[in-house]
Amino acid sequence: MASRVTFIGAGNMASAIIGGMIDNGHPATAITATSPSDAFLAPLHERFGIRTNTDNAAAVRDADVVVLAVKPQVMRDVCEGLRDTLQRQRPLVISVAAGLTAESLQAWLGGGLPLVRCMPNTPSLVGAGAAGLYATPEVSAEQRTLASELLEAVGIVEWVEEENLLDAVTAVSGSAPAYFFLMFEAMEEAGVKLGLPAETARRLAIQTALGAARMAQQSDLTPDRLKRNVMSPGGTTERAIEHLEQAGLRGILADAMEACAARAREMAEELGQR
Ligand SMILES: NC(=O)C1=CN([C@@H]2O[C@H](COP(=O)(O)OP(=O)(O)OC[C@H]3O[C@@H](n4cnc5c(N)ncnc54)[C@H](O)[C@@H]3O)[C@@H](O)[C@H]2O)C=CC1
Ligand SMILES: O=C(O)[C@@H]1CCC=N1
Repeated sequence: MASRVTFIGAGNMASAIIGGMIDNGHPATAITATSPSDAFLAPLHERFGIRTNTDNAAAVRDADVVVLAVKPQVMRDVCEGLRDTLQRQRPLVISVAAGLTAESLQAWLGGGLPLVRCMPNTPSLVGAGAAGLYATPEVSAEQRTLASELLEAVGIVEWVEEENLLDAVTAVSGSAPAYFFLMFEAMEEAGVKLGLPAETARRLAIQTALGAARMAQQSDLTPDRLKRNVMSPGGTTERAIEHLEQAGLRGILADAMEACAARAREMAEELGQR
């Protein structure tokens, strides 16, 4: 029987994972999502046919897995509201919140629960997610497998054995879809400046990113080799790449990713156990 999964929070990240799970064959009746307002829940029920509930504690009562998918700022209240039910029920708890440490989450939940911290990303919606997972010592081998299966239904999974590496995962994949969306915007704008209709530039840029990602995934060649295969000596690509390197693209990305990870650490301190 499919595991019963309850999502606390029905926003961008929860709906991306739910959409991916449904596409992958997880029965809609085994998925519940909660939110204080029906405004978030009605579209999810209509789109996916899942169960919905505005009462968090009632929604976790028969769950095998509870995914905490609310904003970090409201996580403490949500956990404290679920504490008694979860301590009785003892399902596998998966938090997808950026920053918040297992120590804080366990303190708010009453301690000792099997808890996985997960950093997913929104391409889970189309089955192309990338998630980093960290298990606390309370998580059994079976529950680790259950967490892997749940996230593998919507993309790839990488386990990290040190919790603080999840901040690096946030920089490399959790936040990273937004870096690529920014690239699409910028390439479309530049394509328009070069004379293309906006729609044409957008479609070409997005398809090219998809093609490059698929090639990099399927090829034995390194990204550097694949890049060089596009660069004819004295040609157009060489000129563009020289420009990107001289303008410091690598350093800009490294700084942005360091800022991303630093913000995750900062959020853990701002919002953590008090
Ligand atoms: N959006 C993204 O790309 C990613 C988000 N995350 C994490 O996912 C979590 C959720 O982020 P988003 O989905 O983007 O936020 P969102 O704002 O789209 O969704 C949050 C949801 O929580 C609900 N909510 C608020 N208070 C609640 C309560 N007391 N009980 C139940 N539900 C409540 C809201 O109604 C909403 O449905 C955050 O902790 C974030 O760090 C992690 C990876 C990627
Ligand atoms: O921006 C954020 O804080 C969340 C976490 C990773 C992606 N979105």
